[in-house]
Amino acid sequence: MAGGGVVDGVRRWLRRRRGRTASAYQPLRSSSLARHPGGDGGLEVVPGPFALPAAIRVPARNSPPPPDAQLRNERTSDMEFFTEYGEASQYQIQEVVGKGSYGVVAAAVDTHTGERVAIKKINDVFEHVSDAIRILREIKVLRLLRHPDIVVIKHIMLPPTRREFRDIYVVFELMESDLHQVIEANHDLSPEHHRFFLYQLLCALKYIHSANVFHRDLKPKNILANSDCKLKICDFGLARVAFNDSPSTIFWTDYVATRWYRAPELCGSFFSKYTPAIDIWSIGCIFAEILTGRPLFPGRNVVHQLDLITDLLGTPSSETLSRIRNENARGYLTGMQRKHPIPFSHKFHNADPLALRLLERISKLSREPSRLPVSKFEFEFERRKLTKDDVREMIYREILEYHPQMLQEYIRGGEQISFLYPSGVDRFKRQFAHLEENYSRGERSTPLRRQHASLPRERVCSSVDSNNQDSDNEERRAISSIARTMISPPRSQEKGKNRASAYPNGIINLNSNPKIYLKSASISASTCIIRGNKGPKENGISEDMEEVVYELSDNVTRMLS
Ligand SMILES: Nc1ncnc2c1ncn2[C@@H]1O[C@H](COP(=O)(O)OP(=O)(O)OP(=O)(O)O)[C@@H](O)[C@H]1O
Repeated sequence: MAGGGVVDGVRRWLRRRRGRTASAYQPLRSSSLARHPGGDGGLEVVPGPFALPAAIRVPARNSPPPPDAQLRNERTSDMEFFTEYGEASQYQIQEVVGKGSYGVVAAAVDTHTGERVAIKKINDVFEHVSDAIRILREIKVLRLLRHPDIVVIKHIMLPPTRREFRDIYVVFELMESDLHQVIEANHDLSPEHHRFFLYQLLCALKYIHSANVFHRDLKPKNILANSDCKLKICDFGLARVAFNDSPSTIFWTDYVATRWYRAPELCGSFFSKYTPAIDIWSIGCIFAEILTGRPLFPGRNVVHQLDLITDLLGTPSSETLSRIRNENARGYLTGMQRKHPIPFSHKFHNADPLALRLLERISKLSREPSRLPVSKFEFEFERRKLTKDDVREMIYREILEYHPQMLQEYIRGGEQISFLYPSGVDRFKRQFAHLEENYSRGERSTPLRRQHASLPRERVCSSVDSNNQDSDNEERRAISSIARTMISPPRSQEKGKNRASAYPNGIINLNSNPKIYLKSASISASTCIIRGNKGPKENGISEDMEEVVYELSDNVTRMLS
C-alpha cells in the first residue's frame, strides 16, 4: 500500500549521496536495520544502506528525589513476598519519564535481565468505553506489529482480578526521548541525520501499511528517539485496520489526530473513503520539520490549516475539487483565491535537492506494496457495540498473551487462575503515585486531560483476502480469541463449565436474546476452529467460516442497534 516505493527512493538517494561523500560516512555501528521481523514471525533481510550518523542530543529527564523510606520498606517487603512468583518483583520503578492523556510513563529496571524498560500506567481504563477500546486497539496492534522501528510491548502486568480491574500497566522497551524534543534540541542535524530518520520512518510505515493498518496520528511526539538516532513509532491508539480492498465508509466525525500533520482530506471529511496516503502526508510534514526545525503547517484551526497547505502546494485542481463530498469543504476551496504551488527549493533553501525531490514525491500513492495483512478477526470488535465488560474481557485476554501459562488455563476454561499468580499491580500503584507527585512538582504540570478517543465506526463490505496464507496461524489464534473473549459467556453458564460445550455442535437458538446470539456465534466459530484441523487448509480456517462469522456479526449488530 504505502511506503515501499518511497523506501526504495530513499535507498537510491542514500546510495547516490554515499557515492559523493564516501569519506563522511563512518563504518556501520549497528546491524539492527539489517533484519526486520516479518509479520509471520520470520525475518526479512533489509539492506542497511548507510552508516549511522553522529549521535544526537536528547534532553535530560528530570529525576525526582528517591522514594521515601516508607516506600523503600514497602518495596523490600513486597519483593520478598512476591519473589516466589516472579511477576511483581520483576520491575523496579525509577522515575517518571513522560505523561500523556492516557497514562504516566515511568522508567524501570527489569530485575531479571537488568534491562531498562518503560512502564505505562493507564488509570481507570474503563471509565469511558471509547478510551478502553482505544487501549485495546493499541495493545492489539502493537502485539501484531513487530518491527525494529515500532516500539515493542514487552509485557503487560497481570491485573489482580479478571472482572473488576481498572488500571493496566504496559511494559515497553525504554527510549530516551521523542522526535519532537530531538528536533527542538538539535539545530545542527546533518543530511545524514535527515536521511537516517526518514529511512527508519518509511521502513516502519511500509511495514504498518503492508499489514493493512493505518496509524492515523503520526507526529514527532509519537516517534520515540534515542541518542544513537534510533527512532520508533509509538501511540497506535487511533490506528485502524483496513479490512479489505472494497469500499469502506469511515465516519471521522470525532477524529482527533493532531491537526498540523493531518492530510487535507481529513480537514473536513472530503471523501467517504481514505487511503494510507493520510500517513504518508504526516511523514512528509514530519520530514519537512526535521529539515527545517519548524512545523510545516502549524494551522490554528482547520480552515487555517487548509490555507497554509494551499499556500505552499497551490489550490486543488477542479478535478480534485469535484471529488470532495463535503459541501462546506468544497465550497471553501472553490471560493479560495487561486494559488500556485511554491517550488520546494524556495521554501526549503538549504535542503539537499534530492531530499526535496523525495518530499515532493511523498504524496504519491502509487508505490504501495502490500503483504501480510493483520487478521481481520483480531479487529472484529471494531464492528460491534461493546459494553465495558466486553472490552474488559478482551483487554484481559490480550494481557494473557504475556502470561502464556495462564492463557492456557484460560483457554481450558479455568476461572480461579489468579490465585496462583498474585499481581504486582497494587505495589506499582503506590510507587507510581509517589513518583507522579514528585514529577508534577518538578514540572509544575497539571495532569493532562484525556481527549476522548476518536471512535469512528467503520462499515466494511467483507471480502476474503487471497494473499493471507502466511497469516493462517494468526487467523486461527484470532478467531479462537474472539470465541473466548469477544463477549463473555452468559453468567449462568460461566461457572465450572467448558464454554464451548454450552453450545453443543455450535447450534444457535435464533429466538434467544440477541446478545446471547452474538455469544453463540463466537463460540460456534471457536468450536469449528478447534476441530477445524481436518479441514482443507491444514492449519487454517476456511474462508466460508470467515464469512459465516461476519454474517453472524452483522446480523447481531443490526439486532442490537
Ligand atoms: N517506551 C517509551 N520510552 C520512553 N518514553 C516513553 C515511552 N513511551 C512513552 N514515553 C513518553 O511518555 C509520553 C506519553 O506516552 P504516550 O504518548 O504513549 O501516552 P498517551 O497517554 O497515549 O499520550 P497521548 O496523550 O499523546 O495520547 C511520551 O510522549 C513519551 O515522552
